Amino acid sequence: MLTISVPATSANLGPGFDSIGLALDMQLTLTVLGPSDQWQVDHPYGAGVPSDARNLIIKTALGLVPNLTPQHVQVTSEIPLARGLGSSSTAIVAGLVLANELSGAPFTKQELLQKATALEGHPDNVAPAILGGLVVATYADKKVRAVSLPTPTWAASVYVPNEELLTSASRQALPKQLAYGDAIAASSIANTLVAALAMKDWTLAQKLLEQDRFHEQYRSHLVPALEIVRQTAHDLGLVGTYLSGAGPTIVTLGARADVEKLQHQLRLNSALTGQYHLLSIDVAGVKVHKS
Ligand SMILES: Nc1ncnc2c1ncn2[C@@H]1O[C@H](COP(=O)(O)OP(=O)(O)O)[C@@H](O)[C@H]1O
Ligand SMILES: N[C@@H](CCOP(=O)(O)O)C(=O)O
Repeated sequence: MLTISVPATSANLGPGFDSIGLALDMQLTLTVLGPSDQWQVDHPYGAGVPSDARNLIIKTALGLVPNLTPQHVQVTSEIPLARGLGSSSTAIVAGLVLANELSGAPFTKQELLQKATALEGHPDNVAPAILGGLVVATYADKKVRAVSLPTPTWAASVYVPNEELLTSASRQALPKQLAYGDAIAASSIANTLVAALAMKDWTLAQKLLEQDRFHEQYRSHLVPALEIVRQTAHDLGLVGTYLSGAGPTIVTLGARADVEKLQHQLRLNSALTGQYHLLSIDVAGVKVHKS
């Protein structure tokens, strides 16, 4: 039996728009049950998500290797759709790895990363989903270059609002251009965040997670909970809150005891009726198990 598991990912980490992402220990697991007349996907997402060859996982697999024998597959996942935890990337990575495994593994991890990024359009979810941990990546000139950084000593407080927000819709809220001075300020903050993460200066990194100038200000009207969570953390003396991916999920990174304290406080707020998770960082990335 073939089993593939892919972690959720939290992209951007504030200023690292479209280029920094962190894998979190919340998994999509795909099990191949065996050959079938037609592709069949048993999944927990309801009628809105196709259960046949139109399913994103299978479409992606067939896009890589068109002549695969149809299979009956089972998908289990705790990763909510369209909430900023990289569900589409988990589906794309699962599909690519499924096709690779069913066809004798002709593709390298780097080739799969290149394909996954081309499909997703940006590397900040697919790169940590494939490689695990904390990854900085660029997709300039359609070539992915990804660098894994040391794994932070953090846990993640994850607050998932009830409302879906498609990444495509959230990207429409972004400006088409940034003034030159603003772009310099925004990239200097992002560069310094990467340096702090590389040097394991977690305290400075936590401050910089909140200094984004690329996207949060344009999306905050779509996610009113961002300011509530951030302010609650500040009231406890904690920094490190950002909009996860395109939102609406809000992540706070910090020492486990601190993010536990934050979640306890957030749960007391009747305005925050969404779901809560306390997650560790996933260091492995996509995993394949054959038995
Ligand atoms: N496991 C899955 N199987 C099929 N389709 C999926 C799966 N996960 C995500 N998708 C598709 O991706 C969409 C969400 O993608 P996106 O808007 O990028 O949000 P997210 O932030 O969760 O990645 C879903 O509405 C669905 O169409
Ligand atoms: N950099 C992208 C990340 C989207 O992540 P997702 O988890 O919301 O799909 C963006 O901010 O648009």
